[in-house]
Parts: sequence; C-alpha cells; structure tokens
Amino acid sequence: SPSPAKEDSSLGRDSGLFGNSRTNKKRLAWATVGSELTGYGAARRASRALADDRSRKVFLQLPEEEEAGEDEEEGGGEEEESTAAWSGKVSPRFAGKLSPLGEGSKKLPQALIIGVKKGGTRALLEFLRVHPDIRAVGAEPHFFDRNYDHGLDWYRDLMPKTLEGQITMEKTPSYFVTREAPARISAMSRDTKLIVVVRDPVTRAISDYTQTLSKKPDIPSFESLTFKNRTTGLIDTSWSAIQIGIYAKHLDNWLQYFPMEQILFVSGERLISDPAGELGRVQDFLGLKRIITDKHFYFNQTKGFPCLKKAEGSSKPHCLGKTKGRTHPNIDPEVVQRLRDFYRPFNMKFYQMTGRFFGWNN
Ligand SMILES: Nc1ncnc2c1ncn2[C@@H]1O[C@H](COP(=O)(O)OS(=O)(=O)O)[C@@H](OP(=O)(O)O)[C@H]1O
Repeated sequence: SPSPAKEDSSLGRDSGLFGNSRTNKKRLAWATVGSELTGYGAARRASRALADDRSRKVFLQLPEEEEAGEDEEEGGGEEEESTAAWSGKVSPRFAGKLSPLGEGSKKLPQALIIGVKKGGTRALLEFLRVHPDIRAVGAEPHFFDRNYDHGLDWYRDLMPKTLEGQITMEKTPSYFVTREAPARISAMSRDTKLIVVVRDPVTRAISDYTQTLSKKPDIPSFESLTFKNRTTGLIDTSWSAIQIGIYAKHLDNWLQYFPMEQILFVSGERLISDPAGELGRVQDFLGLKRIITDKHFYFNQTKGFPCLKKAEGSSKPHCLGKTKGRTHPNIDPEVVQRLRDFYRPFNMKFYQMTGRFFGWNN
C-alpha cells in the first residue's frame, strides 16, 4: 500500500521531475501556420528580461531566479504593451493589457488559476487572454502564498484595469499546495472561481525535476530523489515533486472552504491534444460566451504543441517559450512503475472527488 502523505512535509525542497520521451508532444495533423517559428519573440524576451529584473528587485523582492522561476520566461508576458502605462508603482511585468484609452478600474480577481505547477497553467492563461472579456496579469503575483503581508490593496494594484463585465484573472500554480491559500482566497471573496490544470502526477513530477535540473545540473538523479530508501522502495513523499501530485490530499483542503461547483479541473493532457475543447469548458465555467474555438489554434510541428494563430493584442502566431515543452530525461522504467503504483489510489480518489476520469495510470 502507498506510504501516507506526510502532513508536515516540506514543499520547499527542490522539486524536479523527469520526462521520458516527449510523449505529450503529439504529432497531430493540425493545420500549420507559419510552420517554423524559431526566433519568434526574441526581441520581446530581451526587453522583458530587463523589466523582470527591475520588477524583482524593486517592486516585489522576489527571490532570484531559481526560486522565483517556476514560470520563467513567460512570466512577464506583456511588458512591451504595458510599459507606457507603467505608473511607477506597478511593474510592467505585472501590468495586464490595458484597454486602449486606459479606462476602467482595477479589481480583485474573480477567477484564479491556482495550479498545478507544470500542469499547463501558462498555456491556459495565454489562451484565455485571447477572450475579450478576460484581463489577466502576466506574471505570477504569489499573493496568497509569499506576498500576503502586502495586503489586498497591493494585490489589486497589480491587476489590469477592466470594464464592466470583464473578468480579472491571475495564475500562481503554487496556491494549490499552499495550506493557507483556501482560507485567504475565501476571505477575499467566497465567490472566487478556481481553476486547476492537472496532469498525470508522474509526468508532472518529471517535468518539475526537469525544470530544476535545467537550473542546477548537479542535483541527484530523479531516481535517487524519488526514494527515501531505494532498497525498500519507500517513496519520499516529502519531496515536493512527489508531494504536489497527491491531488486528492490537496483538494481536501480546498473543499473545507469552497464547494466543488466553484472549482474547475482542466486536463493538462487534453489542453495539448484538444485545446479548444478544454477552453470551451473553461469559458462555460466562467460564464463567458465561447469565443475561443478551434479557429484560434494551430499545431506547430517544430514546437510540438498547439500555439495561437494570433496572440492577444497581436496579429502574429504565438507559441509558448522554450521553457514550456522541455525534453524530459529518461527515467528508469521500474521507478516510473513504482510511482504509478504509488499514485494509483490517490488518482482514483481524485477521479471520485471530481467526477472526472483523467485517464492516468494506464
Ligand atoms: N501549448 C503549449 N505549449 C507549450 N507547453 C504546453 C502547452 N500546453 C501545455 N503545455 C505544458 O505546460 C507545461 C508547463 O506547465 P506550466 O505552465 O503550468 O509550468 S509552471 O508551473 O508555470 O512552470 C509544459 O511542461 P513540459 O513539457 O514538461 O515542459 C508543457 O507540457
């Protein structure tokens, strides 16, 4: 039977996952637009690096890259568009897209993407931003975990201005595993809509590990981090890469504060194989007209993922950056199997709780 999740285990430990082959990069026969997009966005990234640096040091005092970088290069998002509107108080990294005349007012978010780390949260937010009734912060504010002491006025100030009927959103994937987050979000508004992108916990763990490995090439192997004791096969559930994937346990904590109807679970796998289908569910959940459809996506063969034909506020095709869709290292198949066995009962519980079968553990 699986080891119980440790209640006191630290999520702060470095996480990481593997990634065997790029199984998630399905070679779908999609229409290809601008088939090779290599180099797209390079200038934008360069200016963003500067803005990111400024925002980290001056405005948010985020830790330096290895701790702050869950989302890395996509984190900033919209600097170019919003620099002109930079008030000096809110970093361009955080400013969402403004309406052309700067009208409207800043509001606390009515909907949040709360997780999971490496689930596909950036893809979901980027796709949602295409909707005219959604305005979102580009970077991860980490308000309900790291920055709560700044207060709600600080948080609101990070938000883009919105008009009547528009929804303000942000995404911070660590909220899902933050013990205090449900109570804090409920204190902001009990009506907040919550979205969780979930992905096969084993692949998620490997993706997480791959991210850490990209910054710290000297870390131990995925296989050795997985076990407390390799001989007995005891899994180290205090390793955040493993811990995050025990979705049923984390969800229990949210259900103390929010009813199930207020939480939408998006399949990270289907977000890749059928982005328009998942986006349809999300738009319904948010009470929005289904404006984002199949027509907005194409499958980029080079990237190996769906991309937008036109990004928000642009006429050019847009794929996520190179930190999204990394090649995962090969992991010992026995270790992968051991992890599948470990997660199976938690996954079953999660399917039961959510009423959706996600098709992991095949
Ligand atoms: N359209 C598209 N393009 C690129 N990547 C996509 C896309 N849709 C989903 N994904 C998957 O998103 C994974 C990264 O998840 P997150 O954005 O949640 O990561 S993070 O927690 O914000 O760092 C990332 O994980 P890795 O493949 O392990 O890098 C992708 O598999």
